[in-house]
Amino acid sequence: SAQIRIGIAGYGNLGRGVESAVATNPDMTLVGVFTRRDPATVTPQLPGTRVFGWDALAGHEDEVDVLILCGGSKSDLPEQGPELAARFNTVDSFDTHARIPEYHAAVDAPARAAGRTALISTGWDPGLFSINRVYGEAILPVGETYTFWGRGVSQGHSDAVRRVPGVAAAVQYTLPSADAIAEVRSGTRPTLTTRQKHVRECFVVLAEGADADVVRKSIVTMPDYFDEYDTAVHFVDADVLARDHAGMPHGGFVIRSGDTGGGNRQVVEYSLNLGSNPEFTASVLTAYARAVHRMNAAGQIGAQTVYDVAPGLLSPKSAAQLRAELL
Ligand SMILES: NC(=O)C1=CN([C@@H]2O[C@H](COP(=O)(O)OP(=O)(O)OC[C@H]3O[C@@H](n4cnc5c(N)ncnc54)[C@H](OP(=O)(O)O)[C@@H]3O)[C@@H](O)[C@H]2O)C=CC1
Ligand SMILES: N[C@@H](C[C@H]1CC(C(=O)O)=NO1)C(=O)O
Repeated sequence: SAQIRIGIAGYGNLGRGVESAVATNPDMTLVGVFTRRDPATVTPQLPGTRVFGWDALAGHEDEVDVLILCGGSKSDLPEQGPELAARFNTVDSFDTHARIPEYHAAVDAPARAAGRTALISTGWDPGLFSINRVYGEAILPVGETYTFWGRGVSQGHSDAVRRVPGVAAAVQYTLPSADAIAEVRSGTRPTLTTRQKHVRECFVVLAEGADADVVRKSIVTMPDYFDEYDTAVHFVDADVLARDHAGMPHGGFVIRSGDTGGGNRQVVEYSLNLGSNPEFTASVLTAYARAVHRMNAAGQIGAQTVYDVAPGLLSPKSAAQLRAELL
């Protein structure tokens, strides 16, 4: 069957990850990257990748089967998601958890009106971790669910810090509490507050003339990102950030600890160990682009979440092949 034609909207860590992920999927082809910057200043990582300006999106509606939105959740996607869902089938990784219901509604109306399919908030959290939380709670209704991340680089939090006035560059690490993890693993099913589970650590390069105290306060009080955590902010020079904080490893796990009807303790765990958070997330987005292409052809339009996607739709294998693998 014809290849799935992919577009990339926004060319940062995630956009570069999708560029390489599409190349590893033989049923897909990359139409190009669309950036808000001057395309002449943006060098693609793969030879042959075409780079267009944002305005070129208009006119590509019939060239792109699925547009993968790689903008930042803090301030790009709230604007780009609804705008682009009116014109393309889209996939995004919107991860400002507290605002997902509002974002779903904002994307659903334009997508539905245009007969398009918009899969929001996929990746790993939200995304694969969300799916495993639902599996755990549905299968073990009597129990507790715990999610831990890191130690690693949160791209959403790093993007959010980069948007703070006075910040020239930044990286945010998430560190899980070893004590909290030990308690959960001991099976005591503790009640833990957000603050008890993780701390956050930022490395920030100040912009010329910026006030460090003002920047630090903007970060640590930021709603939906930092205000519920203990957060450390370290100011470093640009060369130190580039030397010591260029990697983007991450990972974590979801645990469901519960009791079945006969009183037996059951523990379900799903974990990730990521050498590159953006490349992994991009691989998830790309697999979901295959599902969105199929869902739209089947008339499943409007905003969708990972809970609405049958797992088989992610696979390049036919339903018959998948059935054969079940045996
Ligand atoms: N659900 C999940 O599990 C996950 C979700 N995410 C989400 O992905 C989002 C994007 O992450 P990430 O790709 O790391 O963000 P980046 O900061 O790398 O990119 C965000 C946007 O910034 C612009 N940009 C990138 N590089 C530059 C540059 N050098 N100069 C100017 N502008 C630039 C790009 O837009 P343009 O090309 O138009 O200029 C890009 O789309 C995060 O905000 C997070 O919310 C990430 C990981 C996991
Ligand atoms: N959305 C996260 C993916 C995971 C990582 C995370 C965190 O460290 O707070 N929360 O969810 C990201 O942008 O990296």
